[in-house]
Amino acid sequence: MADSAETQELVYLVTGGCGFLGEHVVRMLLQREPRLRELRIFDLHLGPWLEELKTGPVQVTAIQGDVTQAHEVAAAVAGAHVVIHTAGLVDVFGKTSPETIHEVNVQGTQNVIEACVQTGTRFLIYTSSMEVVGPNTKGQPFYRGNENTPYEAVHRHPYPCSKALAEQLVLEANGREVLGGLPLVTCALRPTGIYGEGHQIMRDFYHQGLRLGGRLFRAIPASVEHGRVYVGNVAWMHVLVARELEHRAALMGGQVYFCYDNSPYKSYEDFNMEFLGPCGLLLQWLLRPLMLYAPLLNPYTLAVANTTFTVSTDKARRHFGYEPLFSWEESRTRTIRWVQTVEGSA
Ligand SMILES: NC(=O)C1=CN([C@@H]2O[C@H](COP(=O)(O)OP(=O)(O)OC[C@H]3O[C@@H](n4cnc5c(N)ncnc54)[C@H](O)[C@@H]3O)[C@@H](O)[C@H]2O)C=CC1
Ligand SMILES: CC(C)CCC[C@@H](C)[C@H]1CC[C@H]2[C@@H]3[C@H](O)CC4=CC(=O)CC[C@]4(C)[C@H]3CC[C@]12C
Repeated sequence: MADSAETQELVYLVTGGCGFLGEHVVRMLLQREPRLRELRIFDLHLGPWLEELKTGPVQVTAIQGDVTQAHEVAAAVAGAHVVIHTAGLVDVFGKTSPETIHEVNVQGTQNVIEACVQTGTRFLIYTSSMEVVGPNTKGQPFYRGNENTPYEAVHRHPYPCSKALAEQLVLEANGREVLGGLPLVTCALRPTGIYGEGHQIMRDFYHQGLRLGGRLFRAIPASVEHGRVYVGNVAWMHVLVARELEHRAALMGGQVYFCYDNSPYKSYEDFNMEFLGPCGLLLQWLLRPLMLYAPLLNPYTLAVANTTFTVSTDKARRHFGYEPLFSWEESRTRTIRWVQTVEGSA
């Protein structure tokens, strides 16, 4: 793959390339992967912003498709050197049926794996989630844990169940023979809660704060720490893994990596206030604040929100030289600037 390192020879496919994370991965690849010849972006819903990318030196191919349709996936994968599979249904609010979540997240991932095997694509990077580990149904804290920290991973909600099953499929596929006889090399990245430009829940909190006259109300104990990671650093980790997977196949193949950076350990709401505060919102106490957040709350989201889950690891640095591309200050500034551009800003 990398013999003629200076030439533009590689074809990458990003599934879910029009989502929150996917768009950042796409833009990061165009900026930071000089060997790219063609970038295929596969998504159920294509964004209009793709048009502006089509005028650059890399061939950008937008493919409207569904990961649950094996033939559509195989057609998109054929001829790609690397697949970055970020597509998924991120629904923890009960809007989608458990069957659909399973079909997209698990069967969709199986379709991607089979497409790699059938068409001869050797490198597959899967966007997993911290949710495959926890928080678990017992609400046990995971405090600054790493990839080897023992933890009882017990899931019941369709989203973490589907992410855990899909991750397992991806890791088990490592080493399978692909068309042409070479082995498939896979790995899984597990972001904690991602934030940054394009983050829908942050946008919703901001709008709610504006509607409430510039106030948000604390609903979760400030002592509960949430792992958060900036979207630009998550995208950068994907790009680095894709670049290093061939040369470090024996070390990285079949491995999982938490996505981390230097974002501070804080409670969910105090962390959000790092961005919403400078945009004019105040966080206040209220006697019964949960009423205000009813659409976001169910037994699962309440349990996640009320359980400490933070990571502290250097596995990605040791295995493939990852260092966050964006400092905390830069991640914060970029996110604040984005919130300020959100419609309805004060
Ligand atoms: N947002 C977060 O905090 C975290 C997200 N993740 C994972 O990162 C990945 C990306 O998540 P986000 O960008 O936040 O979500 P998102 O919803 O913004 O992006 C997902 C993309 O997948 C596409 N998609 C959904 N169903 C599809 C289908 N059947 N066929 C083709 N494309 C389909 C959507 O159209 C969307 O563009 C997901 O796999 C998610 O599980 C992991 C950890 C944290
Ligand atoms: C003030 C309210 C009561 C706060 C409710 C917040 C919750 C909706 C969110 C708190 C933690 C979030 C989850 C966490 O960031 C980990 C996640 C990882 C993923 O892979 C998908 C999203 C999520 C489950 C995320 C969802 C929203 C929260 C539960």
